[in-house]
Amino acid sequence: MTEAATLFSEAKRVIPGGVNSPVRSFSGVGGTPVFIDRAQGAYIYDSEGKAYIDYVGSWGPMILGHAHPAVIAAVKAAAEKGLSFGAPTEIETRMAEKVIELLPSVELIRMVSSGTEATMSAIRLARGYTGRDKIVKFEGCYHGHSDSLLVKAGSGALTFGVPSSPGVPNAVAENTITLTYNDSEAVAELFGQIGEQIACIIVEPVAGNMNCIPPVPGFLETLRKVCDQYGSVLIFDEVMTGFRVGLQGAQGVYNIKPDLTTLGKVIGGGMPVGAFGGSRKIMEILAPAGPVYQAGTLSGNPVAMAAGLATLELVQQPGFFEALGAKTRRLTSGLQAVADQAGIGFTTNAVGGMFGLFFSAKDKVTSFADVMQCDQERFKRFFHAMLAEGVYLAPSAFEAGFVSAAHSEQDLNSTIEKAALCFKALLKTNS
Ligand SMILES: N[C@H](C=O)CCC(=O)O
Repeated sequence: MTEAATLFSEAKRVIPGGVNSPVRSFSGVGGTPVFIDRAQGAYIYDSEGKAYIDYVGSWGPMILGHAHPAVIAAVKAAAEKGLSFGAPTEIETRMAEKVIELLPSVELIRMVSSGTEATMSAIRLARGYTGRDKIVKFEGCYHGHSDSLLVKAGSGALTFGVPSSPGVPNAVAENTITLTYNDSEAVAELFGQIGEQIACIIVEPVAGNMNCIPPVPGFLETLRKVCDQYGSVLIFDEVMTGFRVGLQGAQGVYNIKPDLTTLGKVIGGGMPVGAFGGSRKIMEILAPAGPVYQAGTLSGNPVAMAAGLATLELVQQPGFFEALGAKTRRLTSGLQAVADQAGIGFTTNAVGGMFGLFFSAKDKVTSFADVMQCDQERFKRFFHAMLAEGVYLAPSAFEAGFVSAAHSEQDLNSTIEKAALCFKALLKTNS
């Protein structure tokens, strides 16, 4: 038995499925998950000391790479002053000021402890603000695991074949209307029928939980237009894309201003953090200023704020996102070239520091249906071949990949060389 197999069987005795979040279990690709001992820069190291070039980055937060010295120093300094007070601290205000400085759509912001809390709170706020119950989301998008949002969801829910989870009451699910991502006509048609009943649209402006699907031209514009027309709230779930695809997130890249934005991942620098913010007139109805209740014992935790603030100060340095985007494109174009040489049907998407890999006969993958038509078996074999070569990709064909500032030219080239070997091996095994 390998050390990972031993650790996994021990974990399964005391943790459901052996993991604290389903996508970590490798059930989407088969086999035993890698157990991580430590990480540094672009590399993670498993329990047996094997190094992997990491393109998961803790599912997005590690944009600077692992254990960045400035982030670790900020965490140490904050921890020495105490771990949590349940009372206001100055650093919460500094964090709020930083996000407001960088995201023009955000006038007020509240910190929470996870992306799930952020989206669930934003939905409640939109419902409280509009006095309406119905919400619109898109199939394959994932906004955390709260009841209203676990309907035709992406990420682990899709990987495990339970996009609409048991345990979500019908009475809750029936207020969630699910449309097709990138289908502007369906959005306009629905709003034409019942627009005045819809509290909000929540969308990943670049979908990152059904692999990585950028919005087609006109899609986000349509969402903005119908929300304006029918008095609904437009929520951009930028938990993944915020400070990841650009300094102003996807809203900056596509130049669309949402009413509310949810954040997480990068703004915590690797610590458990979420946030939701937006226009003053909506945010002001939150308790204690207004009637919509929302709270959290560890919200705005000082150690997490320190990690997040240190991270944001580094990503706002001039040229950061240009360099990150160039690295991501170097990776995807390199992978495409070696796949083409091997004669493998393969295509990629990339936005900022986020990317998607698809074993597809199509040149472009732009929809949930396209993703579902990809060759999942081939992905699984590629995943395991790359893992054996020392490259850690997301263990699911329905998750985006992430490049960090710590990935060097050599890391990217080495990944492409290893992929060339793995693509050839795929053909040899004739799958
Ligand atoms: N796609 C998910 C979040 O972004 C993956 C992380 C998880 O569910 O554990």
